[in-house]
Amino acid sequence: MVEKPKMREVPVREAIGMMLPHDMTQILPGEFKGRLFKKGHIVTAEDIEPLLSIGKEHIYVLDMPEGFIHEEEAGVRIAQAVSGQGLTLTEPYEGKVSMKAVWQGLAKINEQAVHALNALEGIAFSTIYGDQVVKQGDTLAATRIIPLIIEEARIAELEKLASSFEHPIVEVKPFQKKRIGLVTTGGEVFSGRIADKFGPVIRSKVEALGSEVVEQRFAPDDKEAIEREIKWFLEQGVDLVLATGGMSVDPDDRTPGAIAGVGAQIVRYGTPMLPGSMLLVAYHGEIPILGLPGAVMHEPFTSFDVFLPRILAGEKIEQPDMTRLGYGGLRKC
Ligand SMILES: Nc1nc2c(c(=O)[nH]1)N[C@H]1C(S)=C(S)[C@@H](COP(=O)(O)OP(=O)(O)OC[C@H]3O[C@@H](n4cnc5c(N)ncnc54)[C@H](O)[C@@H]3O)O[C@H]1N2
Ligand code: MOO
Repeated sequence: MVEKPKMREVPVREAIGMMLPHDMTQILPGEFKGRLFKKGHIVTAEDIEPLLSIGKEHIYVLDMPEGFIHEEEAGVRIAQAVSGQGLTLTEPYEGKVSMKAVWQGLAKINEQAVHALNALEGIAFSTIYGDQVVKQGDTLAATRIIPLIIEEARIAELEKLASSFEHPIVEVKPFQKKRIGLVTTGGEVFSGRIADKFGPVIRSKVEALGSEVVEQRFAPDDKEAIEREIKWFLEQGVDLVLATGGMSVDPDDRTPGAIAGVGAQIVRYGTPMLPGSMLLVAYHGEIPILGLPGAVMHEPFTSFDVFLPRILAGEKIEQPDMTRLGYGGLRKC
C-alpha cells in the first residue's frame, strides 16, 4: 500500500495566504467536472466558500519529505520516459499528464511495456489500443501517480525499466506517401454491365491516409488478364498493388490464383475477421499485393482497414498479424 504523506491540517477559514498542495476538483454532475483551484494557488478570503462547497473543511500543508517528488513532476517524468515520436505532453491537470498526437499516423503502443510499468506500485499508465489511426490532437496515453507524492527512486526505477524496451512505448508513426496500383476484376464491371463501386471507396480510404491511387485498371475474370495488370503495376514501380473482387469460392473467382501467378509470396489467404475474411496479403519482393473481397466495397471497417494503415506506415504484415484478428474480430457477419 502506498502511504499517504504527512500533512499539517489547517481549517480552511484560517488558510488565507497559504498555498494549495495539489489541484482541487469540483464535480457538479451534468454541469461541470474539473479543476476549481490549481496547485500552488494562494488561498484568499473569496476562496473560502468555494472550498467549503467542494467539501474542503481543511487544507493540508505539505512538508515534502526528503527524497520525494510531487505528483505533477512524477507525471511529467513518466510521460517523458514512455513517449517517442509524434507526441506532445499536456501540462499536468489534477496530477494527470496526457500524450497527444502532433500528426496523423499509426498509434504504436508496446503492450508488454504498459503491463510492466503498471505492475510498479503507485503508477497508473493508461493507453488506447495500438495499431489504429490517430488524428492530430488525439490522446494516445495518460499517466498519473496514485499518491500525492512518491519516492523519486521509484520514478527513477520506472525510467530505467521504460528504457529497457527496444522502441518507445508510445509513439505515432507517420504515414508514408505511397503510390498505389488498383486492379479491379469482374466481367460484369469490365464489360460495363454494372458501374464500378470499388474505385471510389479505395481512393477515398488511401487518400485519407495521405497516399494515392496512381491508376485503376480493369480485368475480366481471367487469371492471365489479372496477372497482366498486376505485373504492369509492378513494372511501373508502384509501392502497393490492390486487386478487388474475385476473392471468394466461385470457380470464376480468379484473383488469389493471379496474385500467386505473378510470383508473389502469399502471407495468408483468409483472416478470421468479419467482415473481410476473404482478404489475401502477399509480397512480391518488398511490394505488398492485397486481394480485397467484396465486403471492402460496402462495409466501413473491414480487415483491409486493419492492414492498410500499417502498410502505409511502412510495416510488413506477417502471418500472426492475420491469424490473431479472430479475437474481437467479429464486427459484422
Ligand atoms: N458459399 C460461399 N459464399 C460466399 C463466401 C464463401 O466463403 N462461401 N464468401 C463470402 C464473402 S466473405 C464475400 S466478401 C463475397 C464476395 O467476395 P468476392 O471478392 O469474390 O466478390 P465477387 O464475387 O467478385 O463479387 C460479389 C458481388 O460484388 C459485386 N462487385 C464486385 N466488384 C465490384 C465492383 N468493382 N463494382 C461494383 N460491384 C462489384 C459483384 O458484381 C457481385 O455482386 O462472397 C461471399 N460468398
Ligand atoms: O471476405 Mo467477405 O469480405 O468477409 O464479406
